[in-house]
Amino acid sequence: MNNQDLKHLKEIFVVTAAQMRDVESRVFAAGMPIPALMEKVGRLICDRLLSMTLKGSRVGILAGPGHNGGDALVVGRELHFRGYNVWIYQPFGQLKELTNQHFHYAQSLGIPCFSQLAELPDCDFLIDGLFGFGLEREITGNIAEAINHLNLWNKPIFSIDLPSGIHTDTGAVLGTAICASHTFCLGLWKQGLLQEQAIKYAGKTELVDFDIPLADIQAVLGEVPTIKRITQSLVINTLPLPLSPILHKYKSGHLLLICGSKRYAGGAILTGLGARGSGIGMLSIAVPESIKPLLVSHLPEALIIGCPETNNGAISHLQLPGETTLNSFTVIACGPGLTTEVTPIVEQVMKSEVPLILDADALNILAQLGTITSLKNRHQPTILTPHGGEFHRLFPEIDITNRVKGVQTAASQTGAIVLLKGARTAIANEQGVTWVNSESTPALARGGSGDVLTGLMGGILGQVVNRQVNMEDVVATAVWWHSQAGILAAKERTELGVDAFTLTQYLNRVLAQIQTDEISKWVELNIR
Ligand SMILES: NC(=O)C1=CN([C@@H]2O[C@H](COP(=O)(O)OP(=O)(O)OC[C@H]3O[C@@H](n4cnc5c(N)ncnc54)[C@H](O)[C@@H]3O)[C@@H](O)[C@H]2O)[C@H](O)CC1
Ligand SMILES: [K+]
Repeated sequence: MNNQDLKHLKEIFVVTAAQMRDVESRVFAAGMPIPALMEKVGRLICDRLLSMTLKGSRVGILAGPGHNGGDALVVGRELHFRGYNVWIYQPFGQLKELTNQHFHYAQSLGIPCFSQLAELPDCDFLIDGLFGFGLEREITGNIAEAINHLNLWNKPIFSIDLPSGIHTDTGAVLGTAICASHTFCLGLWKQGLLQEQAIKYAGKTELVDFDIPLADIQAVLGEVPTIKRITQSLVINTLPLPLSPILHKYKSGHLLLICGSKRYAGGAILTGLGARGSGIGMLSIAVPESIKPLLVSHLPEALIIGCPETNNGAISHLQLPGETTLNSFTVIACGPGLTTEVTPIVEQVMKSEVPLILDADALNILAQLGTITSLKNRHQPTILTPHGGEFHRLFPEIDITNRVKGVQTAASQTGAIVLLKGARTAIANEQGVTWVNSESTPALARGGSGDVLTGLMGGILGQVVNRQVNMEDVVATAVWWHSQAGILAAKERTELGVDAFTLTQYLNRVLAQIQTDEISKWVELNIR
């Protein structure tokens, strides 16, 4: 594996504090000296800082008692040698030995050190090395006060490894926490940084790779890690590209969407447009008869199936054309805009023998039915895509403070692939294998964006279902594609310019943006 591939692979792994300690112990046991590693990490951070356009030359180093503090002191020393005005705030009576050595050396160089925050001069930016993955209890007393005070300074704060105060595994705030503008996560992604509660503290996050051997990572996390961060390199082989040169439209999947009502016609259009963005070969959309003309005008390429409707304009029962049955389709996605009147339809699709995505109202109906564990009886995969509220209705007893644990529990109870939508969408399968999406945008927190995801996911699934792919990888691919479209649209149009319809127009642009070398890699891997 070349260096670039190894770097990409490392972006996928996610660790807890205990796992990071195990990985680190292996590296040290193999002979890497601890001081050498600290020096290396400190210099990598320093180089990264120097590569950024930093405003001002007055730097405050916040040094804690452990090795996170040691890292910060190395960064401070290096910035001092590069002409920055460095000041150190170090309020602890006792330091770990190595950290203590760096502290004394910094003092010997004439770098001013202060134990009281009030003495620390005004700085242009701060380096936070108070606590890393060794934080084990709530921060209290003068340290908590100092953190609260520093947060009010409104200066850029660069946190080393984690924002001090954030729990490495759960992302919870232990007492109080630094509000970083940027976090340099060291070596491997810490689970806490991928939890929603940490987002507003971590700022922009990036991984600083310090060359941990892959064998040590895999010895602790396994060859295929249980928790994976969704990255482009993880999903690239699941995208429906390249198309086979001898493709026939019926070989490219036939997706059935069951969605919409007179009241929520827009949901059906957006789901259809999401599916269109996936490039699916054949698309059928079952809607109430009265909104069929509307759907035809938006999606002329789709086969719109007008169904008998209730007095309120919801589908009363499915009326598929000719000999067609639910099992004639490659995939079914059911839910957006249906209303909660369509209980028999949800019961019917659950009995189908094809992969099934249940979203929105289909989830609410499932919650009302109280038969969620019956999903285990399905012979084909089921994917549930709730947001927080729908998740709570489906699984009232599962706590999602730790969202990773929450989806894992839900998936193991139902046998379904559960996708919990949010700023850090988490996906788990029955075996507990979990994906977290860490690149997203608040621009997607907008009505209709979920409908687009459902259509897109159905469309991808329809095309790749016959390939040797894991269903869960397909779900992760849809989430990645959807959020990348949101990011791209927000970049060009601001976060306010990403309505759900606009989002559908950016789906294809995400693919077009992927580097040419990646495309040639697909070709290599996908010629079949
Ligand atoms: N992972 C690696 O390979 C590398 C890690 N480095 C850095 O080291 C830290 C982890 O260092 P460690 O010394 O284990 O922990 P911390 O620096 O986070 O601090 C532990 C220190 O703090 C005390 N403590 C814990 N909680 C509290 C509290 N609430 N209040 C006061 N004091 C507290 C605890 O007793 C310890 O003394 C990692 O994050 C990296 O930044 C490397 O340098 C490079 C390799
Ligand atoms: K820190």
